[in-house]
Amino acid sequence: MASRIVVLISGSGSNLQALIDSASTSSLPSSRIVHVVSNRKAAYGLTRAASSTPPIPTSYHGFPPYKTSHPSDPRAAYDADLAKRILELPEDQYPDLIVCAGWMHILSPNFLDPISEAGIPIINLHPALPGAFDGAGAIERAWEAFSKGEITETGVMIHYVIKEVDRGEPLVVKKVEMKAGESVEELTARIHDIEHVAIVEGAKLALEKKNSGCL
Ligand SMILES: Nc1nc2c(c(=O)[nH]1)N[C@@H](CN(C=O)c1ccc(C(=O)N[C@@H](CCC(=O)O)C(=O)O)cc1)CN2
Ligand SMILES: NCC(=O)N[C@@H]1O[C@H](COP(=O)([O-])[O-])[C@@H](O)[C@H]1O
Repeated sequence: MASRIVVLISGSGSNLQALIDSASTSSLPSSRIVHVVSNRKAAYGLTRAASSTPPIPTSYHGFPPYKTSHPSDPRAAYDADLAKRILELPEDQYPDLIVCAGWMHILSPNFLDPISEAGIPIINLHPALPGAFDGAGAIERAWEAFSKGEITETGVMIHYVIKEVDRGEPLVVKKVEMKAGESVEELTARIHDIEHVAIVEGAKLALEKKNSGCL
């Protein structure tokens, strides 16, 4: 039985595409991308999923309505509903693994706890080394730090998702050399290429660990 992967996205979905292209190959054996959730309606990753063969089911789970429907704690309500949406997927879309692939939303315990209780690991792609540049804009911040002589390298990691943002146990860490005179766009392009390899390696490792009982 193929392992089922649900992918959370917010943007272009190039990392999602890497997962789609690798599923059920030797890079990511016996796996299927079974559902894609985006928090942004215009995310091109939704198009990538719908254009796949066969099409991958998608959901749009937007945050703005929660600011009015749950003004006291919109994030808690949003996250609880996101967990419910995933845990209530039909059997053939129910995840063995959740991958955050450019998912630009901090997940609260209202999401993390029910998913953990269901025994579903969550991993995240982060374009930095462990403990460096946590949060959004990591590539740009690393480029700035290099330009000030504060660092000589950056990286890409795939890590388990815990409450503390980008502080979960790393699964894959790839160092990226920084080059004098390189633009932030050039560095970003190099990092994106590395991300596309790392995210497939990370998904494969996470599934291997889960299936061997080492979640
Ligand atoms: N609880 C966790 N949630 C998330 C993690 C994590 O490790 N633990 N990883 C992030 C991914 N991420 C960096 O890798 C990241 C993404 C977004 C943000 C952020 O500040 N988001 C803002 C909204 C920004 C926007 O909408 O443009 C927010 O959520 O308020 C930080 C880190 C995924 N979530
Ligand atoms: N904190 C997480 C983070 O910053 N992720 C960034 O989002 C992009 C998503 O690209 P994609 O939508 O083309 O996969 C990734 O390239 C990654 O650098």
